[in-house]
Amino acid sequence: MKKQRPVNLDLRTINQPVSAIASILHRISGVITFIAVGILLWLLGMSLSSQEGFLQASEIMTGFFAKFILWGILTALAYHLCGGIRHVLMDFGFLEENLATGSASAKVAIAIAVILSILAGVLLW
Ligand code: HEM
Repeated sequence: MKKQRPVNLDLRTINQPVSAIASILHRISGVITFIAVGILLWLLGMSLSSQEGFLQASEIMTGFFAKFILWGILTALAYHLCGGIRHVLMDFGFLEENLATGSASAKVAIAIAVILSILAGVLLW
């Protein structure tokens, strides 16, 4: 066996196809959504604890940093939902499993998520 085989494990130098980027984003957005569940439940618990708790939760959510975090959560959720629906459509055979359809559906999922993210920003600010 050749000792010096062409091996390239440096992901930064590999030109990733859009479907690979969509897949990585789906995993990242899933992890962010998972962490977000904890943050949102904590906030919900505080807001339901008492009148003071509700005012405290409202006060927290008026800050720019808190709104930015919430915007990030909504963006991750929007992408995870779009990517998830793409996966479900592929799994049920509604989308062909070839390179052209995979690339096109990945672009559509990313584009819809970007639009939803902008809408979330408009809603928050
Ligand atoms: C609280 C809400 C959710 C959380 C925390 C969550 C989290 C995750 C995580 C961590 C993964 C694993 C990603 C990976 O290993 O690559 C995943 C996969 C997946 N999620 Fe979600 N998810 C949520 C909601 C949803 C929703 C609403 C959909 C509906 C469209 C969805 C569809 C999927 C699909 C289809 C996969 C599998 C993707 C694959 O096969 O690579 N998820 N989710």
